Amino acid sequence: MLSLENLAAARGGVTVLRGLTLTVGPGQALILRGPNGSGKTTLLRTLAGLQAPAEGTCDLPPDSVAYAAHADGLKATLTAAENLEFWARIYGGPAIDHALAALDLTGLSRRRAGELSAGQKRRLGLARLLVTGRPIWLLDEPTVSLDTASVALFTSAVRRHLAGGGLAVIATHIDLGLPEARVLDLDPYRARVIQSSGFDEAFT
Ligand SMILES: Nc1ncnc2c1ncn2[C@@H]1O[C@H](COP(=O)(O)OP(=O)(O)OP(=O)(O)O)[C@@H](O)[C@H]1O
Repeated sequence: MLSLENLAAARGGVTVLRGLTLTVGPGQALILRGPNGSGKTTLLRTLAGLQAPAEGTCDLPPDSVAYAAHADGLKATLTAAENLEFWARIYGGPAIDHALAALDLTGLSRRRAGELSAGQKRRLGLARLLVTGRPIWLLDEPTVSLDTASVALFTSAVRRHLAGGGLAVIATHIDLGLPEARVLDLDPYRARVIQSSGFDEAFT
C-alpha cells in the first residue's frame, strides 16, 4: 500500500505540488498526467525516497520500490543478460530469463547494452523491474522510444505485476492501453503557475 497525506513536493527549493492525499493499493495502477513541468517527476522522486516531502507524509513499506527514471541505468559494456544479472543480484530478485522474454530481449541477451537501439535499451531498462521482485513500481515516462508492439509488451508486464499483487505509479503522456488504471491529473495540485517563458522555466 502506498499512502499520501496532504503531501507537498519541492524541486530546487521551490514547492511544485501541494495537497495530495491518496492511496494506491495492491493490484492497482495510478497514471500521473500533467503538462511538462507540472511535477510528475518531482512526485515520483518523492515517492521513491530520493527527496523528502516538503509537507505532509508519504508512507510506503520499506524496501518496496523499484524506480525507473528517465535514464535507463544500464552498464554499456555489459551484455543485456549481464545487466539483468547484476540487478537481480543487487535486489536478490528472481532469475532473469522471464524478464528477458517478457520484454522480447531473449535474442539480444548477449549483446552489449551500449550496442542496443534506443528502444531496445528502454526495454532492457524496463526488464530490470521484473528482476527486482519489488512490489511498487514507480515509472517515469516508461514508453519513451518504444514502438507500438513494445508498448503492448510493457503494458502486459504491468498487468501481470498488478495481477501478482504489485502496484504501479506511472507518469506518461500516452495512452498505455490500461483502462483499469486510475488517472490523476496533477494540474489542480500545482503550487505555483510556471510562466511559459523558456528562460524562467530553465532556471526555476
Ligand atoms: N533539478 C532541478 N532543479 C530545480 N528545478 C527543477 C529541477 N528539475 C525540474 N525542476 C523544475 O521543477 C518543476 C517540475 O518539474 P518536473 O520534472 O517534476 O515536471 P514533469 O511533470 O515531470 O515534466 P515533464 O513532463 O517535462 O517530464 C519544473 O518547473 C521544473 O523546471
